[in-house]
Amino acid sequence: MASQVAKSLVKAARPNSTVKFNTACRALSVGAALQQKKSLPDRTGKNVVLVDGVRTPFLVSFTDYSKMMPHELARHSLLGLLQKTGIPKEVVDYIVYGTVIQEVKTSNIGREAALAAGFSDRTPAHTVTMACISSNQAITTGIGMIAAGAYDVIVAGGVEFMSDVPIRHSRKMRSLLLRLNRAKTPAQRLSLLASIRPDFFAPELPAVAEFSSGETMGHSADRLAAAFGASREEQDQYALRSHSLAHQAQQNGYFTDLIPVKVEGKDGVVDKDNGIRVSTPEQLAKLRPAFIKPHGSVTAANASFLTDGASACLVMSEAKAKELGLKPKAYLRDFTYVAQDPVDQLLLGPAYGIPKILDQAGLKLSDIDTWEIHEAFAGQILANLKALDSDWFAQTYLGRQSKVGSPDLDKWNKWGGSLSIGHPFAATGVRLAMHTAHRLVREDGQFGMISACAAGGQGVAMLLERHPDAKHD
Ligand SMILES: CC(=O)SCCNC(=O)CCNC(=O)[C@H](O)C(C)(C)COP(=O)(O)OP(=O)(O)OC[C@H]1O[C@@H](n2cnc3c(N)ncnc32)[C@H](O)[C@@H]1OP(=O)(O)O
Repeated sequence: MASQVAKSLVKAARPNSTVKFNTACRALSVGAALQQKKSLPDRTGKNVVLVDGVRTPFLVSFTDYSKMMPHELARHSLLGLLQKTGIPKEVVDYIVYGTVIQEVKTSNIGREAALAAGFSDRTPAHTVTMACISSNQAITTGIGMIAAGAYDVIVAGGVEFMSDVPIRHSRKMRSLLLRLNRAKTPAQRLSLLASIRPDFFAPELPAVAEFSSGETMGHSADRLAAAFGASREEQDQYALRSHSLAHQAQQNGYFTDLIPVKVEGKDGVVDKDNGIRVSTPEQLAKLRPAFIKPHGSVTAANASFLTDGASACLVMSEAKAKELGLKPKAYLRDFTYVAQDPVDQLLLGPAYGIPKILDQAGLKLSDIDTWEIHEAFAGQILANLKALDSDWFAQTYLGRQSKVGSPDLDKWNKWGGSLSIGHPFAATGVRLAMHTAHRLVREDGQFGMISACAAGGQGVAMLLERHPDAKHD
């Protein structure tokens, strides 16, 4: 079955679907001001708005944040948000926060971060997890709470901290230690200790892997790229595009969602993402495959890297924003989640989510002014683009008569993406939302599309609409 699907995907990728990236690094100037389209209807009865959002700089794991704890990083994002928006803590009704790899001591990290940031102990907070779309889930949970009339003001965010992840004892050792804890006599303890064997000491190292298939994300991305005929050269070109655009955006000062972080024991503050690295095609071509050796095409440079970072945003009803004198950046108009085969289509969330949300909102590809699509791997992005541009894929998997087509790449991840900026799993969703909102202002656009794939074979698509009060930071 699996190989049948893979064969089908190869077929889907063939006809006229080679994606050209040679225009990738064109000047960022936008043409004439976009014509205003009809506004999207409010689905919630509350006109939910994204007031603003922040993120800590995204750092390559094991660099400057490595001695911190994840809730401390999350705390910075909450404090940064309060400072940027100027709202008092008491105005926040509820905090929803995402994380993927949990620090066991702070499993409800939203609550721990809120307490550490000095929020009242009367402000409830919970933690959500949905792999790489966890902070999208935090935002949409907030939208649901506002729509239900339960709360007016929500903080949504996410944190990921790959510099320190739980490493477990082996199952045998865990079982022994738990039984040791319950032993009632010295003799029972001695007998348990005597049963220890060398293999008990082998630790269970964590892997960024899919539970149902046992495959790492990188391995799966490599298979997906092969199935869709995305060549190594195309992947490297896409990665270079991502790093080049992120570098330009960084130089131009567009990352106004960044808040500085003071790290104990370090001089100065961390105020920049540190994974952006513009290389050359020749250097990229030299790298060895990182996952499927020796013939795979995913390398360290065309994969997103392990990242530490946190983000937070302020979501509320438009009426509440007006009451508080805030100028929102965007309306959170629509969203959808999708789920598909976690083995052969693990990272195809956007190929499912984008057509679905366009149909749901009655929009066409050409209505979208900014695309912010999570880049897990260059090969995964190319596979999604090829799937979107395939009639066969649309008919076989989406139940549509025809493809939605190929998005305008001049509007696609123009400030780089997760490949270059970094991907702290649960913090990325808010980064996508803020880059969308900020790009809509800078590029004079109206509708922004966000989409991301996630472990578990799931995905999200969200539509933002620029708010009339939105201004440059
Ligand atoms: C839904 C989802 O989002 S799924 C995605 C989830 N995320 C993941 O699965 C994370 C995937 N990434 C990873 O696991 C890791 O980053 C890996 C395995 C790909 C690479 O890890 P490492 O081997 O530790 O990477 P490292 O930084 O050492 O780079 C390896 C080499 O590539 C080189 N390199 C890395 N990036 C670049 C670049 N942009 N340009 C040129 N060279 C580069 C490094 O310099 C290094 O070279 P060296 O060996 O000569 O020193």
